[in-house]
Amino acid sequence: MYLHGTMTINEAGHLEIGGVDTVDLAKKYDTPLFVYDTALIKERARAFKQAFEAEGVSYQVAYASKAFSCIAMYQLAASLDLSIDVVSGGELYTALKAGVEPGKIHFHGNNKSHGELEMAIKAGIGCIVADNFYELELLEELAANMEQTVSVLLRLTPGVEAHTHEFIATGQEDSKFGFDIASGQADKAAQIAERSKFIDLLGVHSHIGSQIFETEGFVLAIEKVFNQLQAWQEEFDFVPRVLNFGGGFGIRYVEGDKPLEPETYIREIVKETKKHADRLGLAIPEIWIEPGRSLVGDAATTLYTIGSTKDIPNVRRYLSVDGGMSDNLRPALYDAKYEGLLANRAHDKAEETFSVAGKCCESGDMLVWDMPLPEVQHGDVLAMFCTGAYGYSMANNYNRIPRPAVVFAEDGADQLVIQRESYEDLTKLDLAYQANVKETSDV
Ligand SMILES: Cc1ncc(COP(=O)(O)O)c(C=O)c1O
Ligand SMILES: N[C@@H](CCCC[NH3+])C(=O)O
Repeated sequence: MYLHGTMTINEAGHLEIGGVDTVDLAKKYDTPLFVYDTALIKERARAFKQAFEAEGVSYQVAYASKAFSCIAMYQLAASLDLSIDVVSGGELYTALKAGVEPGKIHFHGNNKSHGELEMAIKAGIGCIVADNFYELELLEELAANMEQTVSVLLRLTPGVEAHTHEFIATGQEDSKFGFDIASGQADKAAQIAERSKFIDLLGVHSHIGSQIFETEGFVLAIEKVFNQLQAWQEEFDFVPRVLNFGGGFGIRYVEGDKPLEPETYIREIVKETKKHADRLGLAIPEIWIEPGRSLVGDAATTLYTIGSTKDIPNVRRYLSVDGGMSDNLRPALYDAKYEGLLANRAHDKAEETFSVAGKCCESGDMLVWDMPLPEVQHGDVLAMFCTGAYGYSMANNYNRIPRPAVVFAEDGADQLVIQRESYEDLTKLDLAYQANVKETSDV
């Protein structure tokens, strides 16, 4: 049984998170419910920051907010002195609304629109991570019109294949993200940025993928980035002030997953950066990272109520929960694996195996194919672990299922940070059908 963070089992045999009984939470807020162990998020943020401090280098740890974005999460991240990485106007808007200092926001994305870039420049955000030539054109035009200088990192595609699911690997040459180093795109982008009066090229960015359990990929990417920097040093005396090596640090979802400690990733990244900077005679630039999953992934647990069950003799025992691919797309999208337990009978021995089905009208809506559990009853509360990253943030309204509520739990207290969507919310953007639309539009 993988109890982690502040999880314990209380005298009633109930799972507790942050000192709060999850069965009580399920009653109070209904299910499905995301419960975040905020003490664990704080511990992870501290571990990344302390690892940099131990190395004595300048750094920024930017929370990759695509992993879980909401006002309270941005406020929590800001209180931990994290910078924020956003990838859309919506994330940027939410971060600003949460009161994040604009200078601490970095803007990513492979197709930022004119409107999004304008919004970012107007807000005075800290840095735009330019991804492609069209974006450089837009930036140049916008910054010139607004007579403002924009700080930019160029996103480089280092040609490194991280050992992870192919849909979440991003550093390989054949990727929609970034300027490819091997084909000379990165070189051309640097020339454009250097020539521009309005672009202040701070440095470069690379991100090799997500859910990575080793440091080799980072080591290789750093080497490729520095080879590129060496060329720019020779061509136009370029001195990077910032190097951003992205996120991707893995977490344990299931037995057998073996993530490294934050300090191991950071020690290696700093060591390689120092080595190559020395080789080129450069001062060590500020090092930035962008963890998403490793800050929030194992901090959340989803509580579901078990409804119908179906036994097919000698084949499989299904149990259905009141959520599914509408609140966790990862099993359907990446064949992601999860563990869990019965929150209301956490001490009961897991002697049976169940297949946990979601409630969407889709055979592929299976959350876990083989979960060891005790004999289940309707109304039991199933706790599924490690759903904090890319769970709520990829939640959707397939089958018009309202998105769950989210609570933070710490020190025996819980707070609602995202309300459960209501049926009314689901229809609030809908407009009535007009039978006589032609007549109306002709007037
Ligand atoms: C550019 C960039 N930075 C950071 C992240 C965060 O990754 P993770 O959640 O794996 O740390 C991602 C997602 O893969 C990304 O694309
Ligand atoms: N959504 C993915 C990760 C994508 C990372 C963003 N580039 C996941 O759940 O694992």
